[in-house]
Amino acid sequence: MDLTTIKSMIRIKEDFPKEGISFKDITPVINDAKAFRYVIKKMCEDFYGRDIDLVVGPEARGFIMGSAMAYELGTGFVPVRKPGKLPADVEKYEYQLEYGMDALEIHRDAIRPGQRVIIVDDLLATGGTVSATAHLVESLGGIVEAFVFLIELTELGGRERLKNYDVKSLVEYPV
Ligand SMILES: O=P(O)(O)OC[C@H]1O[C@H](OP(=O)(O)OP(=O)(O)O)[C@H](O)[C@@H]1O
Ligand SMILES: Nc1ncnc2[nH]cnc12
Repeated sequence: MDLTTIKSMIRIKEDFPKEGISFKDITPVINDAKAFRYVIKKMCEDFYGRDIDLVVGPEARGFIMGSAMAYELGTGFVPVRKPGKLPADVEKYEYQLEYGMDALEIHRDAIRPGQRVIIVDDLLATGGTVSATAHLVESLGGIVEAFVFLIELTELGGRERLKNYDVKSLVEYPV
């Protein structure tokens, strides 16, 4: 297995979910046992033996990549969810979209001050989702060690938005 093969397995669907979006579908990658295992190990590569306490992943595809990475690294996993989905006491962060507002929540007891976390998602586009996730982690006193993605869309400004952090991705597309 190699990253060229992984890239060839990512399904591109033009104009989904709306006109002008070139959607990168990871389901063929996670459907294939060897490919799934390969990308998870590759995403974990820099973190074996490091002092990482938790992997944090935003809904929904961050759950898939993030929980597999947490299992591989032997850490806990923390879900970050759309409002109203988490049952206990939550911290909420509201953020601006191109059009309107969105919000994400995390359980207040999910991270203790000083814990080291990595934030994981399938794809980095504008960086809005993972910036909001980092705000939540830091508001609980967590330390963001790195952001890790399978896919990075390089022309949408995500890496620039995360410029004060360590950012790792496996395969790139312009948009
Ligand atoms: O960098 P950004 O501009 O924030 O975009 C990236 C986010 O968009 C997608 O999720 P989506 O919002 O489609 O939600 P889903 O995973 O629940 O389908 C993707 O899985 C990332 O979480
Ligand atoms: N082009 C894209 N493909 C898949 N998920 C996305 N999230 C944001 N932009 C995306």
